[in-house]
Amino acid sequence: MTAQIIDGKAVAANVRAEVGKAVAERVAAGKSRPGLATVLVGDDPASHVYVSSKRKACAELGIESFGFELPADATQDKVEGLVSELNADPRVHGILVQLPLPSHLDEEKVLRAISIEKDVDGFHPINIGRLAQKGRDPLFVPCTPAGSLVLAQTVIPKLEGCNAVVLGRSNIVGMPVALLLVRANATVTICHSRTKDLPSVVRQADVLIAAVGRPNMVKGSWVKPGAVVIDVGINRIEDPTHPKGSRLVGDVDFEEVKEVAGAITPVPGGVGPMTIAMLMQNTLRGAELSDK
Ligand SMILES: Nc1nc(=O)c2c([nH]1)NC[C@@H]1CN(c3ccc(C(=O)N[C@@H](CCC(=O)O)C(=O)O)cc3)C=[N+]21
Repeated sequence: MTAQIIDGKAVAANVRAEVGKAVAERVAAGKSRPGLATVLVGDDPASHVYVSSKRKACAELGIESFGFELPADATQDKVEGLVSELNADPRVHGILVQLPLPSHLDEEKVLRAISIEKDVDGFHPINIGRLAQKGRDPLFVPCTPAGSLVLAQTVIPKLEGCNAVVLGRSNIVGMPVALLLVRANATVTICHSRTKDLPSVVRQADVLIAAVGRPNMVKGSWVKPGAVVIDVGINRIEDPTHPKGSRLVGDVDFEEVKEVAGAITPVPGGVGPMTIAMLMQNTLRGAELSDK
């Protein structure tokens, strides 16, 4: 039996349609049009592609977008100065500083400079701190983790009591997705490069979130039959048989795992489109927060 393929594009399209409708309604009611500012430092080609697809999504939904590009050698003061201006700009309800930043910049300090009311990535230490605490709520939840949970919940609406395994402990995916799973009352195991007997730990998962950035790492023999597998990896690998000479693969060996899992997200067309949809939802939320 082969797994159900979770269609991230379709789920994302539904979220986007809802956001677009809410944007039109609020503008018709005389409220502010939501606005997203993107800040890109340096000239990483992949980052350019991501930022432009975010701005394209904004345009489709009636969200204003403001793009800022700084040179790769921009100083800490320059980046923080731009963030301060955006904090003060009433047309901007969300600020996204594309990561990773060039290594000479202090990432935590830049993220801390973003007003928490405009932190649509949810990476401000206060928003992350609240995510980690019982009885507290962040103003924004990080987009890729939130989108990963939405996709898992299309198959298992109530994650309560299930065994969730997170492969990876990054600030932008592994750790926040683990915190979200705990908040959903799952029993959560976080695995990483020092985990002993990784395959046997991964095999405990009813829900597996793979976010390590290693192409095709998770094999069919690692997966419990019927598990829900969410593949967050976006890895470009060389493939001479492909027109571009390369193609995208996830952290999961899709061909093997689809024969074992109950449901699986593809790459591309899984978590990636959801990340952008959740960013649109967060930007709408930023505008709503500014109404009060
Ligand atoms: N502050 C910040 N916030 C982010 O959310 C953020 C970031 N920095 N840095 C980089 C990562 C990466 N990321 C992706 C978003 C969409 C796709 C996406 O839509 N992928 C398509 C394929 C795109 C393609 O074909 O290249 C898919 O999976 O179907 C991928 C990756 C957001 N990130």
